Amino acid sequence: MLSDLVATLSSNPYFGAGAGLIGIGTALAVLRRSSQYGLIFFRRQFMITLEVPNNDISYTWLLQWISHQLRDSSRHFSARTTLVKNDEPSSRIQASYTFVPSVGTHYFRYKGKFVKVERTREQMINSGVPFESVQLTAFGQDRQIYIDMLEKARDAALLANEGKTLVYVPTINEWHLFGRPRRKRPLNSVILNKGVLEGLIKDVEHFLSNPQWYIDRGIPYRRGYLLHGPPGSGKTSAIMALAGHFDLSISTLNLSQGTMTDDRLQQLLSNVPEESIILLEDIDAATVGRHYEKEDNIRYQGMKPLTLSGLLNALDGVISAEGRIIFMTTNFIERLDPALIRPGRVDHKEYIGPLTSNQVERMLTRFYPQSTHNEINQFLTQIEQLTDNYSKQLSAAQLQGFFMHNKDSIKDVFANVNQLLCL
Ligand SMILES: Nc1ncnc2c1ncn2[C@@H]1O[C@H](COP(=O)(O)OP(=O)(O)OP(=O)(O)O)[C@@H](O)[C@H]1O
Repeated sequence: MLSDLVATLSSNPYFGAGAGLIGIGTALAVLRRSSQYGLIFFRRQFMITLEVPNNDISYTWLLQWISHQLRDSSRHFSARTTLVKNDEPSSRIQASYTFVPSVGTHYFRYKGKFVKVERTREQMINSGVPFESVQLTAFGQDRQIYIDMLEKARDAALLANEGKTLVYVPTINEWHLFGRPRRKRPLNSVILNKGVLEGLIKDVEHFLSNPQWYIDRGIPYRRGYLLHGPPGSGKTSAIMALAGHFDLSISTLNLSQGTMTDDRLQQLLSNVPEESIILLEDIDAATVGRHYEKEDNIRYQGMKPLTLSGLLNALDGVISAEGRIIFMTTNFIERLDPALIRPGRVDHKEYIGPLTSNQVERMLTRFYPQSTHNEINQFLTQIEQLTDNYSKQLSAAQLQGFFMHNKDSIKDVFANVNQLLCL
């Protein structure tokens, strides 16, 4: 019965052709599938891959190192432009360019092996910040090749950053390098009241060189500083100079901006880059005068903005083996909750106030090294009269601005001194 049916169908020319086509199609599909499995098997057995996402601290270093490896073999790069201004008041903003491998596939040879580089980028729907990663693939099974590359990339970055301060800023829940590394701010370029900067240096030095003291007493190895005082008095500048002096980077968060929530702050403070000072600017804005408004619902995507208890929890969670230094700044210490600045959270408070005559003198001689004794005295008298007449105080930022307007000659300083408090 069945053999009759088979004989009938096979003698039918239409059916025979169809079966042939189906057979070829099936064979091709099997071949394709098995070659895919074969490729996967081959990659798993004989190749080793490494993916580095852009939220990893080595991502930038690695990209730069790869672009160096590709300099002769690839012609497809992306440009990274950064505007750089060093801390000298008179310096101009300059653009600086670096080339990194473009999105796509590249190849280079490393220690006799071919390495495939695949750089990808995906647009994140919520944040607007693209997610990027770079994947390296090489023959072999020894992961040492990647450890080697990462270390080379880090060493090259450290060498390039010698004498510079790195500044990290957050994007969503991760930290990213902000602009190009800046030239270290020299300590003597920050002119504070006598002994203030020296006291801070001594305190940080003592903290960094005595981890055992904290371990022996079971105290979290961290130290909190609060610099408070009017705008433009040098709080941020002092912290930049300290970071440069101790060879630390700065991870900075402005709590008065953006969309900070308890969870986000907790997450950010728990993954601050190593050997970095945490700088929380305008700490008073974190919790003061916050009214939860309708539009906040959209801005914070349904999450509650930062609360005082969220801030305290996040600060208490900041622990690190090599010691964490947290600097907070505010123009309004009176607005801070006592819990925020109690010892353990803030161990060292410093008032950075308006200019004293000693500071004015040091700033004048820094800008006009040729100024005579008489000129210095004359200027100090004029400043005293001006501030008395207008019942105003003078900030270092104001004086710096005034000197920059009159940088060619000290004669201009005396001619225009009445404009000083207008700046
Ligand atoms: N004491 C100072 N010595 C030298 N330069 C200073 C001093 N204070 C301010 N400046 C200059 O003024 C500008 C602003 O200073 P800075 O940002 O450090 O002030 P701040 O106290 O942190 O201000 P704010 O409270 O508004 O954040 C910088 O260009 C800095 O170089």
